[in-house]
Amino acid sequence: MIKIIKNGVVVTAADTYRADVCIENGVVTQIGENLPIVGAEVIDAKGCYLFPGGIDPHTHLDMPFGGTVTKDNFETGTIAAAFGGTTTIIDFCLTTKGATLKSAVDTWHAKSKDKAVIDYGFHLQIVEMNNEKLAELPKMIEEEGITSLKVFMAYKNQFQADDETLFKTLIAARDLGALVMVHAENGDVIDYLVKKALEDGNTDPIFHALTRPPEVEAEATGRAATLTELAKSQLYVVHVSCAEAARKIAEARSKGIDIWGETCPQYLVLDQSYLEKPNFEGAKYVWSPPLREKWNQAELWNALKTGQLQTLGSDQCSFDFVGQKDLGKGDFSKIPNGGPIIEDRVSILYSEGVNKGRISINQFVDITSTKAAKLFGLYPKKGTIAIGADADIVIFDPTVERVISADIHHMAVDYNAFEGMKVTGEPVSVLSRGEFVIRDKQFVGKPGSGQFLKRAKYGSDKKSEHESTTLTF
Ligand SMILES: NC(=O)NCCC(=O)O
Ligand SMILES: [Zn+2]
Ligand SMILES: [Zn+2]
Repeated sequence: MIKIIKNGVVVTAADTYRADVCIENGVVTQIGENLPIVGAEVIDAKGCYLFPGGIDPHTHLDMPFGGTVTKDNFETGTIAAAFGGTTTIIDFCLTTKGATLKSAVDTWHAKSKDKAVIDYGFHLQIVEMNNEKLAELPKMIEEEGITSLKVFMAYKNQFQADDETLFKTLIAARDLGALVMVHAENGDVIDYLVKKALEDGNTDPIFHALTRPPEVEAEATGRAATLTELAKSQLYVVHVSCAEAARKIAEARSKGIDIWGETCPQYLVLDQSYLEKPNFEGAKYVWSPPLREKWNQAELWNALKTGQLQTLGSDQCSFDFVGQKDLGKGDFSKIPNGGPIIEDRVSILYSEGVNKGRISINQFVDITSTKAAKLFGLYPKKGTIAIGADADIVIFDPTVERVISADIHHMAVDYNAFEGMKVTGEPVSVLSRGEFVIRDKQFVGKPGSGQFLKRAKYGSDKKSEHESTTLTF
């Protein structure tokens, strides 16, 4: 059945214009004024924007971590994402030393099979880079379509990889066309500071932040950038939390290093004081890197505005307050790190960013969708509204006011880190490849309808842009 969305305002990373959008067989086939509606299902988007579906490049669904497993899985997590205007996620596939990369990928396929309601891809964690892993990598990238590799520089004795592994990964990625992602914090220094704090009897959640100061993030960010320069490779720094780290990225970019930075809603609107909430409530705000002093927020917003940071991930990694976060009562280092954000990522950026004049509406689309599509090999199928693109479309009412609350959210956890925050602007309906997942704020999707996305190699968006604009002679 042909669908035509009428009366909406199409917004892409480049343009804002009034047009009808016609969808056939899951893709956009026409965009224009007064498209003929004969035989089509007409969807009225009066008063609404049409955004390309959000792309969340950073989620952890059904992930074992910190002695427990994240509460949201590929079903609850993707339903919540869809309510929030996200139509694609890229989740982190964890690997272990000694086991094949393929076995890890198979595990993540099993977790997501028949569950996701929106499309999804995987990034592949690298914990060691030896001959076996090197031999397997081309297959992962070329056949499995997993074109981004993740290295943790922190979480000592758990996920942390050493610099040799990072460097070898950067070289392999350069040669194979993958993008290396880093969690940039100095895990060795953090390990020392954590042990020292606990020895001194400092066990409350606030010490999570105090034992991971901005310097350890900035140092690791700078180190990763330097190794990227040496390897002539490409790097994406996840969850940039503070001014010092953002400045390291800006500095590296000014030197011509191929480096990109992602921040997350929590770093833009919450601050370190939340970790001091009484009755162990501070545990709800334990992320790594931690929330920072409030002044950092203005610098992060400015970095988004000026393009020094380019994307917004949710870093969805949800744990119940009761029964999971409380594993760290009496020892902050045992609080599972992470929070529930997948649902509110897009609305928070719109409300705090566009409505407050910090970024333009086109920058908002770029940051929540287009740039991630380009960096992670999904563009132009995803990340824009254009003829031939997947009809992943969010019908967004910019006037609706909503108060974020665990009472009404769709994530599986028992709290919301943004509880009580007022946002203006909300997705009303969301289509994934032309089918409604959310219709008039009701879930109408189907678990299993989300497709696994084999992604193109790093840089393929630049090639296609180049090819289409080059005069051959
Ligand atoms: N960020 C966080 O605290 N939890 C998720 C795992 C990670 O991204 O480091
Ligand atoms: Zn991380
Ligand atoms: Zn993460």
